Amino acid sequence: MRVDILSLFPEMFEGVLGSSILKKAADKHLFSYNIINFREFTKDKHNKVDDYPYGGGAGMVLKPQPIFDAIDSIEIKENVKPRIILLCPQGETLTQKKSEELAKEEHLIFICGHYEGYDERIRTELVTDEISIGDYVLTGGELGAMVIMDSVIRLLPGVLGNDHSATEDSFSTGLLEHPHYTRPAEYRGMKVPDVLVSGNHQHIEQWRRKESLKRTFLRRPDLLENYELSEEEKKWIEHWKDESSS
Ligand SMILES: C[S@@+](CC[C@H](N)C(=O)[O-])C[C@H]1O[C@@H](n2cnc3c(N)ncnc32)[C@H](O)[C@@H]1O
Repeated sequence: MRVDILSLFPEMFEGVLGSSILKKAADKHLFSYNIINFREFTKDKHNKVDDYPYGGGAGMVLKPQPIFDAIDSIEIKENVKPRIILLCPQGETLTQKKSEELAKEEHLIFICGHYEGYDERIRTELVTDEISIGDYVLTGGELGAMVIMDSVIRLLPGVLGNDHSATEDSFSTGLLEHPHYTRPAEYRGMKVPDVLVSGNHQHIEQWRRKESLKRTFLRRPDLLENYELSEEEKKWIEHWKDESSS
């Protein structure tokens, strides 16, 4: 996968892309990235990327020209149609499903906004996706681009290695993941559930499935609306409902 990022603050990406799994993935050429400071595409002597909003009002608006020209400068492989993603609190909220969809693409381009927002023509003419990372307002799109990149790149083949399967993570299965424990088997009087040290893999699997469902029922019941429950799972849920109402 190739990723281009349009940002006025390229240095913000150094820590995230230069550390841990994303750095290893880039070093192994599992993806490549290029950060474009779209201020370099301004045409006036003050290198202005923003201007006052027509009609008046507070805040400055990002001008279309530097962003359109920066996008035009990106080399695009034949037969590849990049996804051009505008970071925007008004966009669709990022989900694991969206990250899985983007992980199948060959080329992603992120546009990171600042100030009051963008000239509307950027939104209507240039982008294929508008994504928000949650119902709150940030000062700029960089953190959002990093969040999306992290969630997408960890899904690329070879990035997480064999000892971790992203398909078992929360949301990928439609549920939250079950609890985890590691050594020691007892810590400050708190014991690891017996089943996990029993060596019985069938029982462990069933315990994990049940805990995953219970955790989802208690913390994120909204996820169960789109989840097909087996008859056994329906009974468990009824039992937890009775438990919580008594
Ligand atoms: C201060 S915000 C502009 C908010 C805009 N005036 C509005 O009310 O929708 C500046 C930039 O930060 C980024 N941003 C802010 N909140 C975001 C969010 N929740 N998700 C993704 N990007 C966000 C966007 O790139 C946005 O253009």
